[in-house]
Amino acid sequence: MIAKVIVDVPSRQTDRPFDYEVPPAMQDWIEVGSRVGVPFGGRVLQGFVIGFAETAGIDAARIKPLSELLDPVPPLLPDLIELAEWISDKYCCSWIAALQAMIPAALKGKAQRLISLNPDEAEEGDGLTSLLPVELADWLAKQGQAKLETVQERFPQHAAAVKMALREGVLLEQASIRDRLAVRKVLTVFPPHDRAAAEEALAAFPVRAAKQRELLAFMLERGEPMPLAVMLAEAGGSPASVRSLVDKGLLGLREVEQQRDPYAGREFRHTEPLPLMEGQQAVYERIAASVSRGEPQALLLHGVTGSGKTEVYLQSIQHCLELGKQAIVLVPEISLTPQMVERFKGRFGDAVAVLHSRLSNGERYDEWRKIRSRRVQVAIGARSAIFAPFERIGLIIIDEEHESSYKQEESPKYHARDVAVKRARQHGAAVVLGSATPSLESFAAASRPPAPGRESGLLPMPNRVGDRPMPPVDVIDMRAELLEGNRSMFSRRLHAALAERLERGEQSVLLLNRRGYSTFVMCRSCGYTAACTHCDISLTYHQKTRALRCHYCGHAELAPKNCPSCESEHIRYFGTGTQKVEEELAKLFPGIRVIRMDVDTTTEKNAHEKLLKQFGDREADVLLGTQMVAKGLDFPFVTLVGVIAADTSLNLPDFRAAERTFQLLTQVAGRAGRHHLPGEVVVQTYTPEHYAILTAQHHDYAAFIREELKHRGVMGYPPFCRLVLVTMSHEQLAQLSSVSEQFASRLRELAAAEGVLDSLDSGSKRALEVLGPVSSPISRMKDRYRFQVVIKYRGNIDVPALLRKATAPFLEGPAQKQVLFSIDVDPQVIL
Ligand SMILES: Nc1ncnc2c1ncn2[C@@H]1O[C@H](COP(=O)(O)OP(=O)(O)OP(=O)(O)O)[C@@H](O)[C@H]1O
Ligand SMILES: [Zn+2]
Ligand SMILES: [Zn+2]
Repeated sequence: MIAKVIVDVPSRQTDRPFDYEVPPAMQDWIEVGSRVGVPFGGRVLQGFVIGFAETAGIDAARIKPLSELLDPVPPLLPDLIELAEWISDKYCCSWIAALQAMIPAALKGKAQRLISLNPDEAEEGDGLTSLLPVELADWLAKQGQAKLETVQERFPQHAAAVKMALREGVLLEQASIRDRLAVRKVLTVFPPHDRAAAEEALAAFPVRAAKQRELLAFMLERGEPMPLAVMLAEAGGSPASVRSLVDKGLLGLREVEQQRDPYAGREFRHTEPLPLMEGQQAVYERIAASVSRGEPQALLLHGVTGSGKTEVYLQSIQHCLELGKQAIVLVPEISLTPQMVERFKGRFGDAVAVLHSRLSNGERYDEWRKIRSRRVQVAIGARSAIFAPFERIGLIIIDEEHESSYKQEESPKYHARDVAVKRARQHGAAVVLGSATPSLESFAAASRPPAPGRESGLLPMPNRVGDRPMPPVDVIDMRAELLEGNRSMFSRRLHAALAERLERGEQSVLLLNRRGYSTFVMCRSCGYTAACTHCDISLTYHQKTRALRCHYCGHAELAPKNCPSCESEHIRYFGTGTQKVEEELAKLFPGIRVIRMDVDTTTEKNAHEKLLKQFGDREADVLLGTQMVAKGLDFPFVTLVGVIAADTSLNLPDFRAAERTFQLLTQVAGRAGRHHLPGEVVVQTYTPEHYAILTAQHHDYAAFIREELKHRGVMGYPPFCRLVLVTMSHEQLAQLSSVSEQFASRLRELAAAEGVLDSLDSGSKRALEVLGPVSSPISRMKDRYRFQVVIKYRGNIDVPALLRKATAPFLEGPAQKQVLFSIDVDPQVIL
């Protein structure tokens, strides 16, 4: 039997299955999806079995056997193996990158070398003594096997001897894959099997073994297993006395697996389904019907903020579970707040696994295993939870589907929304995309006329729960404020509104719209900004260490006291601004209680959670923050939302700038007046006439879409076409420039040969344009220059195939000479 294995080597040449023989002993265990160790180029590497064959594709004599099978139950399922191939094809990444993205970090095995004495040599004896120092030989004999690293650490003086012994075969070397993290095991004491016998023994114990006697009596009384450490702490005594009781067969002692549960000890109040509102009911029925049919279908739930989307999700999942199927819920990392977790745990209790990046690798691994071993039926998590190893998925929900964080920025550069649709096709599952501000792409797709006999995939919920009104939005022109002599960062309107809230004991949310780099250093005399010497990007200031750090390459230096360019002392650190707002608030409203939420205050684990809890418990008057405060929060006493500057995100060089601004304003405005108290919103801006701001003011998604679609159409951007960004990098500018020119013209030739090279304005159904090469917006990173080519296309064109052909000639030759190609299909940002 031959196994086809994708091996963990990140190179284009090896991005294909390799054949290995399956040793007879493994044959009953191995499956598609198994993780194996394989000999590869003199080492043992990790790989994944993607299929089997009767005979090998190459000369049978050259086939090597698999070295080891790493898990009794394969971590991946056949549908995920198929999905990995699809991802590698669609997003132009290696298979191994796609496969690695699907398993928890704990399973990303690490090769290790084990050293042991050669038993044949040991018998003869003389080989050992002549070659190996006695202390090392004795130690190894006792250990049986030891890691090479440990030997090196313990016996640094014997390096030469070890090497010689290995060469002479006195020592044996074995490579093996070790998981980065194992299941956590706890040494546990078990009470006597045979109670009667134990009681008899207890009576007969000799006096001098008083401690053993005491421990046995203690365990007899307890009658249930307990961790050794706990037992010793409670009953006193030593491990030795436990050990003798175990040797006498009176107690048991075994390692027991312990689950790392990030939510251990937390009570989630159980909730019952709420009677649905009319709008919710209609949408719920459509989703439930789709789940019942068991055919793949994508639905867009367009529900305004506060329309009760979460309750619809919960009841749809309930329906899915009743059919014996499983559900995946994706939420943006940033809104995976305790509130969200609570809602799901409260309804489904232990049937829920939670996967997010703030978990430790161990906690993540254990949550993942709950899914794999069918102990839970619902997985909720950020982007990568789309790979939850469920076997019968009935429903996939993507909340806040417009969020750009669903696209992974590093390889594999997949979009969780598209992967969800593919996975739903494999399982016959329904995909529900939910948002108050759907992305243009999703909205355009759902608005297409449905196939005959099919219903539209667009599910609207235009009203808030209980028909609460949307909060009125006041747009304040900050230019006018300045003209009238108000130089403060607060308009008179926002100032008055805040004062009112303080008086009434209600709460406010303040958003400082700021994207990108939190803090940078600028000289106010000459305009010098501190930039990384390896990358073409400003350095970020870290207050704690007083260091300037590069976001891309990690380069760090001490912050200068004088300007390196003009020696002026007027060199300043420009913060996120939240700190400044906080100071200003304290000045204007003495005694005001502010919770600041930004990158600086949320670095610690659970900080986010703690701050929100404080705010929810009304320990503060104002929640002030960046984008983090805009999403998903549902606090009944928030009646005012203020946006300090709406324009920042509008001015970014990004074709989605208007869309992002509209989404952000709509989302944050939606935090106000969600319960009985009415809310209001104040938006400060320098461009009050911009359609993104005007339409957000009137909660008018349809008007925004109309306007934005016009712009996209004129400029030739998605959803009217699709984009692929190819970034090339090299240390030498000349080399890069010439290769990128060659690449672009080769790409044009290939497209022309396919008959698709055409202007997008041409009106033809299939058209592809190649723009560039030009220098990337970040023109240098980690000492490598960067050029980019943007491909715009429309219609059914196999662009990944074109790209594979176009890049092929540049991937040969020695690696250091090669220009690196990085391909981003459907990029979120063009940087
Ligand atoms: N059928 C219902 N009856 C009573 N209250 C409900 C019902 N459905 C939802 N709610 C309540 O309405 C509030 C808003 O619901 P939810 O947070 O789900 O809105 P949402 O649509 O997700 O909004 P956003 O997009 O702003 O997050 C919540 O407090 C929720 O408990
Ligand atoms: Zn200067
Ligand atoms: Zn750098």
